[in-house]
Amino acid sequence: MEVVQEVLKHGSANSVRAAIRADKKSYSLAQLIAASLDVHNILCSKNMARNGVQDSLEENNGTGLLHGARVGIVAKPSPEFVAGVFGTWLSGGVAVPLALSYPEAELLHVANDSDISMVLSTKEHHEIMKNLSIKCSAYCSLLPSVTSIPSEINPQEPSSNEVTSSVSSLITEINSSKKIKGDDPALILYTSGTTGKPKGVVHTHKGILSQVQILSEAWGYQSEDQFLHCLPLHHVHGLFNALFAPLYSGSVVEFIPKFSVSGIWQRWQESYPKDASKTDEAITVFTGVPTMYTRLLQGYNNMDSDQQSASSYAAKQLRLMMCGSSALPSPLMKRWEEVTGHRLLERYGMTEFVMALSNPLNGTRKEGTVGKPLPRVEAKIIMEDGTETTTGVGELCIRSPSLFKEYWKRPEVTAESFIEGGFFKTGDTVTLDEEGYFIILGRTNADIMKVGGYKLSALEIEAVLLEHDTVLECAVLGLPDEAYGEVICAIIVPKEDAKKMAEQDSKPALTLEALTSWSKDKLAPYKIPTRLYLWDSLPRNAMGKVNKKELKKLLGA
Ligand SMILES: Nc1ncnc2c1ncn2[C@@H]1O[C@H](COP(=O)(O)OP(=O)(O)OP(=O)(O)O)[C@@H](O)[C@H]1O
Repeated sequence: MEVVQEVLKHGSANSVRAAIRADKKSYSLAQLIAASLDVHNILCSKNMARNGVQDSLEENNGTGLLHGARVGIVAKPSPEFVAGVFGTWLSGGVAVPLALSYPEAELLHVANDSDISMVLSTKEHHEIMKNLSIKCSAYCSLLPSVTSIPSEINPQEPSSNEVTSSVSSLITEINSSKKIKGDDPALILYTSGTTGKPKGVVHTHKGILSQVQILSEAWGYQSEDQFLHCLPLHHVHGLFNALFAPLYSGSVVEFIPKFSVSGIWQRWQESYPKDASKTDEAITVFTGVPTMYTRLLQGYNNMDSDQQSASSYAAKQLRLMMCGSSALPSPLMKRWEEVTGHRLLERYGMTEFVMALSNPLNGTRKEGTVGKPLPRVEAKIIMEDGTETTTGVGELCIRSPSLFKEYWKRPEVTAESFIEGGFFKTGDTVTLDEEGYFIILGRTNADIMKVGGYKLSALEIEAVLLEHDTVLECAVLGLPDEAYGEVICAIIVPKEDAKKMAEQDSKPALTLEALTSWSKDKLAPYKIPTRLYLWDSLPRNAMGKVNKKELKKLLGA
């Protein structure tokens, strides 16, 4: 709620300025707020309660609030999506962003698991969502379109002052009646399911506010910033780092419909033409996952030298470039810095607490690390025997004002996920370097391999293999073995030129023998992969992550 309130404040101060850009149109904060009010009216209308099939909506009882009813939101990254979330919050509902990429079975799992009462969707998804709503006994409505900033003022439209004051009085009324409390659920996000069936992670209004404040403070988000946004909105990276926190800080968010290598380079070049001018709509911040930076570099390699120099020049002008969601390989970080001058700011986060550790905005950004705890976040490492360590290896545990409230309808799992003092067990194995920077060794149950008595980090081995000239991408995992417990298997995607050369010579791009001999002075003998697969690509989810549990099943079979 406070995020909406803050957006409202920025909106009142500067109602005509764009807050969001999408599909070559601009949307002001006032327009966003007006659309949120429309969503609120849809959700809380009596008509809606009468037509609605769910108790929670009927319990509305004329209070104008949904009392925590779950509202599924289905829209591509757009102002309509934002208005859907804000309108749900203004109505006392809990927003559940639904992934556009999910197959129906997974959508149904999320919709049923979260007991969705209502689905709000844009036109392009409405037919599918109507069918889904019937199956999960929910009501379905269209998200109202948000009007864009017109070239001329339309007298029919309510003035921005009228709209902001309507929302302002609604918020004052809600606040004074204490109908929505900070501890109330506001958002349910589903985990990607790389470690089990997707679970609903419940975030509260208070937790969301804390997180956006932490990020704005740590990374210096400001109203002059303009974010280029190309991430999905059902994960914390796209939702908090690149949308809620920027809007809270009064920044502009420009959505590009789909990640496109040429689109991104072009957008940076348009922002900063080489004649040293800068457009009003110049992008200043970019945040992405490692695979995006890999692809952007591939695109860069394919440019002619003029294009390369224009691209490098433009990228250098941005204020900040960040990376996370999975490990950023050192060669990628180094090459990106050579090309753009940006030392990527790597940070670590998770659905359950959003962001917790980060390399600094000002200060040394150390490769292979995810930095230190963000403001007001506490982190400790707990070893297998339950004791804390500052020098050894163990499970990362996090306490933060942005910690989730619970796993939806899973009280036992929630209880098991915390240790004394309210620290959340991340399931990630970590250690500290000599300066207290955290190093992520990987998911304990997917990236930590047990090979002949050694516990090995797949991420550490991947980082080394990525230095090989032939290797474009790789995933290392442990496969069951009678003698050793597990053996190290590397799946490697060779670089295009290496593949072409190998095809010409009718040879594989890389052999296990060649990899072993190359690895000898880089890895201890027990860390060298003993199985090798050459693939054309790695299967990745919407956040660019490889599901190693699935890969193990596939290769084990
Ligand atoms: N900078 C980073 N370096 C290495 N790993 C990271 C980094 N940032 C995030 N991660 C990984 O991503 C995980 C959090 O992602 P998310 O919450 O989407 O969970 P998931 O593992 O993908 O899915 P699930 O919770 O369903 O298993 C972290 O626990 C960590 O393993």
